[in-house]
Amino acid sequence: MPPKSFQAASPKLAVRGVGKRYRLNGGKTIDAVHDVSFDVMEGEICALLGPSGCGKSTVLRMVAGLEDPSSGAMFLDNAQIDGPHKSRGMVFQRYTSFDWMTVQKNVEYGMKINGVSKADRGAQADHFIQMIQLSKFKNAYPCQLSGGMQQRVAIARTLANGPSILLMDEPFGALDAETKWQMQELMISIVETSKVTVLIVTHDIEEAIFLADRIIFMSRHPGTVRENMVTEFKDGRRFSSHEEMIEAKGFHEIEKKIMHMMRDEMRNDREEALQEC
Ligand SMILES: Nc1ncnc2c1ncn2[C@@H]1O[C@H](COP(=O)(O)OP(=O)(O)OP(=O)(O)O)[C@@H](O)[C@H]1O
Repeated sequence: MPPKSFQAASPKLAVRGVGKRYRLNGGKTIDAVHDVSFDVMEGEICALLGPSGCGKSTVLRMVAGLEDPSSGAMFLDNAQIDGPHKSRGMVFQRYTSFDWMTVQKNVEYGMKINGVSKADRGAQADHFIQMIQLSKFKNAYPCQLSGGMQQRVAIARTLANGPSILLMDEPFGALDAETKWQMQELMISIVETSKVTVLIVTHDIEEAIFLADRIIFMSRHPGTVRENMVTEFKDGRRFSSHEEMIEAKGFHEIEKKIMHMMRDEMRNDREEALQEC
């Protein structure tokens, strides 16, 4: 958990009144998100959670600078976000490593492009490969690794570029349940070691509660912030295992609260669909 002194400071990421309107074929428009505002503090893990189509990925893509907001603005370290930049590292659901490069070369790649010397990038890569617990596989190619291991390489590659914030779009969505737990637990240890700030998109309630210090729950049509929740039941710590979280006082209450909000959103959706019929 980030130290309390950081929490009072200005936010690492500030999202202010952001909206996104897409233009569809035939001139129609769709408001994907509307008036989204939230802060992420330095060292925090913040989860964007909500039903399918509420605009989580749209918000993340705008923070990444891959899309421009139609209204509002976003600031990282007080500087307005305007297009992609290496200060914002992105990890996607599908594995994005280069198949023709070893794990080591994959992790070194961004540093090489940025002109880091061979010796320095070797040492840095070793550090990050150790962090993702793949030292034994540093000379392997991605196709020789499991899905979870490939995703770990993607995380190391991104962190090796020294981002100010790590953006993750359902990074564990394609993994089986057991690997997903392992990855989430490893993610906690990576954040504790690297101190990186994280904004992660998920629709998995348990994942959001396990990983996040702050959960931004979004509602649909158009997507907006329904609730900004600090996971207070964690009492200033992060859990190292799911079992530890499930046994913690307050876990079931927050889980139930979020489940109700999810059901509520789904009900609203069904009612809207019926009205349209
Ligand atoms: N490029 C686009 N053009 C038109 N509409 C889009 C585009 N991208 C997203 N949308 C629409 O914006 C809304 C939000 O989409 P988005 O993918 O951000 O939601 P999400 O919450 O991440 O969904 P999921 O959990 O299913 O991935 C949806 O209605 C979607 O159809």
